[in-house]
Amino acid sequence: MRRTVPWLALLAAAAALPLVSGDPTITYLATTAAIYVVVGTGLNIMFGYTGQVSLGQGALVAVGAYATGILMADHGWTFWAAAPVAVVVTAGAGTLMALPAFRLSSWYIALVTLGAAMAVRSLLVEFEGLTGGWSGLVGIPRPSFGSRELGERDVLWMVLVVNVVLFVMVRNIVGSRLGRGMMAVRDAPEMARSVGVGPARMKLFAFACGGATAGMGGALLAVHHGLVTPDDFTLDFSILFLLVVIIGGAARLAGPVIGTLLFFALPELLTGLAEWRGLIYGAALLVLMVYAPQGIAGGWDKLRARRRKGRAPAATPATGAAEDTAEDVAEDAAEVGPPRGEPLGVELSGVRKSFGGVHALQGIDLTIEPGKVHAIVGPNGSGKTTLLNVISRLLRQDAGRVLLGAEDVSRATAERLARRGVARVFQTPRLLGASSLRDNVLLGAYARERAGGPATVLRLPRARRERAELVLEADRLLAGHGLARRAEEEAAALPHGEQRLLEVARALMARPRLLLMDEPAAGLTPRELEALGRLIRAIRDAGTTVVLVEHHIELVANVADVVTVLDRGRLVTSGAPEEALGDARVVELYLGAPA
Ligand SMILES: Nc1ncnc2c1ncn2[C@@H]1O[C@H](COP(=O)(O)OP(=O)(O)OP(=O)(O)O)[C@@H](O)[C@H]1O
Repeated sequence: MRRTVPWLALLAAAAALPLVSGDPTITYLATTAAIYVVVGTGLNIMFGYTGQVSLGQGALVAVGAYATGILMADHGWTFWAAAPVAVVVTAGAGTLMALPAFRLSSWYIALVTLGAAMAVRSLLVEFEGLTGGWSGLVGIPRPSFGSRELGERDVLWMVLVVNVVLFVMVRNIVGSRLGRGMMAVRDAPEMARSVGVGPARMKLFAFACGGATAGMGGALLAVHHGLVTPDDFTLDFSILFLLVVIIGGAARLAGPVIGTLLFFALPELLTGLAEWRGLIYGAALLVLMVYAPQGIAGGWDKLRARRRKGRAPAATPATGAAEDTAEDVAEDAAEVGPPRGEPLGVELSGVRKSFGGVHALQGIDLTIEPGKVHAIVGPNGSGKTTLLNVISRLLRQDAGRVLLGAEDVSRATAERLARRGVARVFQTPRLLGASSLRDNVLLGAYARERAGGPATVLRLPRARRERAELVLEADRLLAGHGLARRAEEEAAALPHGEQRLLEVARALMARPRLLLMDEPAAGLTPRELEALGRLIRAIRDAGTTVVLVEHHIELVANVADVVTVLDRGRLVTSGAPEEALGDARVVELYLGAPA
């Protein structure tokens, strides 16, 4: 909130200017700008937070504007009845646009949405009977209360109220489980699935939000202008919103406000510079992308973070931090709370997986007992990560069966497994780089958070209570890893070793019944390694099954109850650590054939 106060003050000042000036041109421009902020805010959810590029936002605004215009001008509906219908219709159109997003990467989606924008404009011209063709729809009345029609300033007030409501809702969304889920889809889709986020549902939700807000913007634009024509919705108009979000700061709440003020309102006011506008904005965009790719709000946040760091007392020496970690980890891990249920075992039979001609798994039969630390070792490329991916359902096996507890999960999704209590630590940390450490840990609780969509969006007491409890738990976990003081810092700023610990904290936040760890020891200092060993044992003692893929044999020998050795996709041996690691075939694998 502290971050958004200055921007809210700026917005209030911008809103107050037309309200005190009394100049109708300024009121008109301010209303248009405030409507653009509504549309930009929706696009920020889609693009900024969920990573779905849309060049078709202007077309969705057109759908909202025409729906409102047709219902009001041709059918005599009131604005209060027409606008909600326009919002629903446009949210539906936005959702349709999302369908290709399930299969395509973001830049292809940009092309699809661009195509949609062109198609909508043609349809507006073609369906002349409904839309008025090139002449458009005229005579759209202003909204009225009873017999009193709203004036220009009233419409501005109305748009500002819509903005404030939207701002609060979006703030609630992005600070919640939903927001973290969106950012996970944007930054690391596999990790998102492993914590229980369904990328397809999340993209659909984002497109529906973007559609609904564009529909609202369209409805407001229709009554603000009093007429709509195809020329209002050119491709430039669609691109404008993307630029507004990028320039203002994608994934920053204030981004669309700043972007609109700079990209739309300022040049409208400085009419003397009209001829130079293209040049000035092209150059500004280039400079911004080079020096502040996170946009103005993002650049400002970075600057403040740097200044705060400069002012902060000298950081505790690394050894001090490590001591915190080593001392606290085991104890705090126990404090995290018990797993969500009984520990889960896994049974694999005849599991095969190939990538083209590479046979990564060649018929694996393996039982992982519940409540044990089961290590999987083997040379590079022996299929360890593939095995973890098959167990966690990030990969589907070509043949064979996977049982989780008593349940056959051979066809289940990773999201479903996360809901059953399976958590995952990746070989290279997959984090929300631009989010705080605390938010990264909170993401781990995604599959066990209970507050539903409405409670979250409106931040009802139930959602607030749940959040407060989870924040306490996340902070305890961060403290357990010696990261408490950095809870609010960006995850991307952490050194590699601490990023790994952060991933472990995120996985523990799920209170997993089965924890899959892929080389958690890589890149850790000896002290961190010691702490990790203690932590793994504490996790097992708390009642979680741990599957540990690891090259660090000393760690494996220290913590594992069972060791399985793989080589070239086949199981070499499986048993107690001293037995398995002492097996002549395993010694040969690691040390080479005896001379
Ligand atoms: N997505 C993929 N596409 C093509 N080949 C793959 C893919 N994933 C894994 N492989 C191949 O499958 C084999 C097993 O890889 P995997 O990552 O499971 O081994 P690993 O034992 O985890 O290795 P490391 O210890 O180096 O992480 C390797 O030959 C690898 O190149």
